[in-house]
Amino acid sequence: MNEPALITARGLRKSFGPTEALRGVDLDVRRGEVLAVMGPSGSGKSTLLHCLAGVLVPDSGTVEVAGRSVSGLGEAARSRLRLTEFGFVFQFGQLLPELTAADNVGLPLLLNGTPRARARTAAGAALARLGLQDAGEKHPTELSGGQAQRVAIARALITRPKVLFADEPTGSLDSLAAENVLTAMLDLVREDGTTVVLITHDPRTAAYADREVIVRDGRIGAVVA
Ligand SMILES: Nc1ncnc2c1ncn2[C@@H]1O[C@H](COP(=O)(O)OP(=O)(O)OP(=O)(O)O)[C@@H](O)[C@H]1O
Repeated sequence: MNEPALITARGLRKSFGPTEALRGVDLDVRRGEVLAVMGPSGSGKSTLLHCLAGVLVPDSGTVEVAGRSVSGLGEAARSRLRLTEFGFVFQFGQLLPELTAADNVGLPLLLNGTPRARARTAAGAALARLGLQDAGEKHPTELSGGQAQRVAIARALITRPKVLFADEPTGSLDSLAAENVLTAMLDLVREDGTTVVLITHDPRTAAYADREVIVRDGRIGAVVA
């Protein structure tokens, strides 16, 4: 018998004013799967990711993660869920410039109530897993683009989230740096068994995923196994 999906979305619809960003999306994401979400600009990829991750509430339809409703929760409970169960990586501007790399990485643990010393030790270990053991005391402006994305990945994974939501995580990097950062990220998530929803425009990035879905006009247009 098939294992139930970790993420189950049914009938998702979301409009912004007159714009129908999602027009009835059904999607299952299996536990431990790396799913690439592709599709043209404006097709609804980020809106889908935000609905799956409890950042946005769909106008109708449901999202469940591990059998628990996400779409039915209030703002405070969704915020808590995002902090404890999910990790996020975006294309740009996600590190706090006034904090060192190590403090950026340890921040989710501090917000979870972890004591400062333990958060610092964990941040050092998380940076080391991404080959950044010497960068902990640097500030974001002192890091290359690829290093900054690795720091963001370390921060997203430090809570050992069930799901990593990544929106064009290597979209700001040149192709060599992008490939290095992507493979480093995927090595870690595969080691930890983390489920990944990865938005990308780049077919070479999508080729690293276990499966691809294509979003067109707010619907899932094609599934490539
Ligand atoms: N907060 C918002 N307010 C108004 N319109 C929005 C908002 N967010 C998204 N949209 C609109 O919804 C549609 C889908 O946007 P979305 O960002 O989900 O697409 P996308 O596929 O992720 O695009 P891109 O690849 O360019 O990031 C677009 O027409 C967009 O302009």
